[in-house]
Amino acid sequence: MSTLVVKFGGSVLTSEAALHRAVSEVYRYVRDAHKVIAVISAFKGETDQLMRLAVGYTQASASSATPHLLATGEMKASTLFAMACERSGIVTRFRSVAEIGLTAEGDHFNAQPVSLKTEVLINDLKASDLVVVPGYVAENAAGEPVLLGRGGSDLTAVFIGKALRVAGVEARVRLNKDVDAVYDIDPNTYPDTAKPYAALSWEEAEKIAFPVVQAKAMKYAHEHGLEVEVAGMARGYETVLGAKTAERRTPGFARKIRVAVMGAGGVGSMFLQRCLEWSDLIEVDRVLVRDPSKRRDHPLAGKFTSDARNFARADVDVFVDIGTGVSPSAELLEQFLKLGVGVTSANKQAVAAVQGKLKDAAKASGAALTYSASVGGGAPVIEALLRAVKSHKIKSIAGVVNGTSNFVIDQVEAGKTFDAAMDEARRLGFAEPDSTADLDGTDVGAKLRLLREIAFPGVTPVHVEVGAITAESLVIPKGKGLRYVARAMMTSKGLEVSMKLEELPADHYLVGAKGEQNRAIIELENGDFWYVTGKGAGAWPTSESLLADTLEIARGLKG
Ligand SMILES: NC(=O)C1=CN([C@@H]2O[C@H](COP(=O)(O)OP(=O)(O)OC[C@H]3O[C@@H](n4cnc5c(N)ncnc54)[C@H](O)[C@@H]3O)[C@@H](O)[C@H]2O)C=CC1
Ligand SMILES: N[C@@H](CC=O)C(=O)O
Repeated sequence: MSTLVVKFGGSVLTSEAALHRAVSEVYRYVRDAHKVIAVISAFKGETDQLMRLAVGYTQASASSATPHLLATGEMKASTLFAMACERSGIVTRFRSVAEIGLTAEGDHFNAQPVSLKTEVLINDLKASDLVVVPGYVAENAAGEPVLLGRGGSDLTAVFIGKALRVAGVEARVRLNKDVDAVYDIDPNTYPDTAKPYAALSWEEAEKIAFPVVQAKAMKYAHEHGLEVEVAGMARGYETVLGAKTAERRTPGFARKIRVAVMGAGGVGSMFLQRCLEWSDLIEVDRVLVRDPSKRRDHPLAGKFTSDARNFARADVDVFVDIGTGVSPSAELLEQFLKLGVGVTSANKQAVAAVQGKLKDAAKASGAALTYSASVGGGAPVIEALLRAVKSHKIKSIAGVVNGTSNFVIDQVEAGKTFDAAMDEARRLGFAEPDSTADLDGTDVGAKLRLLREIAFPGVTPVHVEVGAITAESLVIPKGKGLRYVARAMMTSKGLEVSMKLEELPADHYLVGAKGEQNRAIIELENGDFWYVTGKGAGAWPTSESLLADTLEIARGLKG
């Protein structure tokens, strides 16, 4: 599995909203099956502010406390970043520099990294998809914090990347910047004339890229023959600093994408908020709601409409369906696809009801049909399955794919009443508008139809078993785990499908899905198993998934 060491520095961490954007960037790598180490620098301006504060106290004389104070900028941003990633459902491990044994020698303010316990990171990535570490800071032999020079988070990332490669890990280093590439001249000052590079040799980079990448980091990469990517957020291209000599490329993804959104409920409101955070790349053109008069104080109030009949028009790039029930979502999805507009949907009932028609419409127009959030919320179940069917035959798929019921099972096990647990799931925004759908197989049934159609296209099941969850059924056997499991398995009789409560060994992978988490096991005919995990319900993970689909359609990666 490929590992990405991704660095986010102050140039992109300009605010808490920008921190969420960095989460989305990591989310897209994780759903593409990369393991990620995120190196996080302080929020923009924070290190300067801390320095000014220190100078005010020390009157410019040296203090052994100053590196400790400066290190708090990275500690704050990196810990918050780890929490934000967990909130979006990414299985995350935070590590301090002491825990990863990142040591450095030399000046307390301009030290050179010398060693790292790569085994800690490698082990963490077996259990987690993401490890978050603070950049810029290391420890010296005496255990004191030392700093790697201004812009030193670049060096942290490059050093970790090189150490992982030495340990045999296939690692890439990607430095995320507020520019989308290295240009011949500053694109912020000369937007019309600056030309981006696709590649630069290390020697050229040391002359051209130094305002973007820390000089020490570039020198270190050059000395150790390590390629470094410089990229902007959400972009599908980069400048590679490495062995290749200067190579220009045409800029891409310059135009803002326009989206039409249906639904501004729990998930829809969060998605709209996320679009506002991405306002440099995404413009919300219109939002279909039941009653626009209820939304007068929303920042996008002028864009709300209840006119479903004139909603499908070809003047947008993506239609984002976050509505409920089959109609009018199903009709709108088909209309937009026929018009050549890419779509993404969280509405599993609508997509499952008309998936054949939607596929035909997408095929005819060439527009992208995506619905990652419809199954697993933020857990990339659909992505994994689509990857699997590209090169394998599927034997079975089994999963916990309803967050509400899984949350309720765990709450009941912890001593809550069934009704109190359901109320809590509704309050947290996990449940369907009619929450019986989360308990009687309606929600899971639609999700399983979508998964089946990818794993076993066109195959009609020979047997379908549907069980419901009731207060009485939640008797959790001692030493075992209880999970509502969706299964589709190709047997000698044909395709057998079930969705019901199952008693499983306590250490079973599906029992490890906690609370609103979703998990899936994809069994290949060659005997291999693929595992997927993430948060199956909630506005944060679900809107993360919708955003990832939207940006992928915009990048032309789907369609
Ligand atoms: N809540 C979650 O964690 C997840 C939800 N989903 C799916 O996302 C969709 C939205 O879920 P929530 O935001 O939780 O539900 P919600 O009930 O909070 O929001 C649904 C919104 O759609 C609007 N809507 C429904 N029919 C409409 C129509 N004809 N015209 C205009 N607006 C209409 C409703 O007024 C409401 O604002 C559902 O299909 C759900 O199954 C998918 C994954 C996770
Ligand atoms: N109600 C659903 C929401 C996601 O699809 C669930 O709880 O899983």
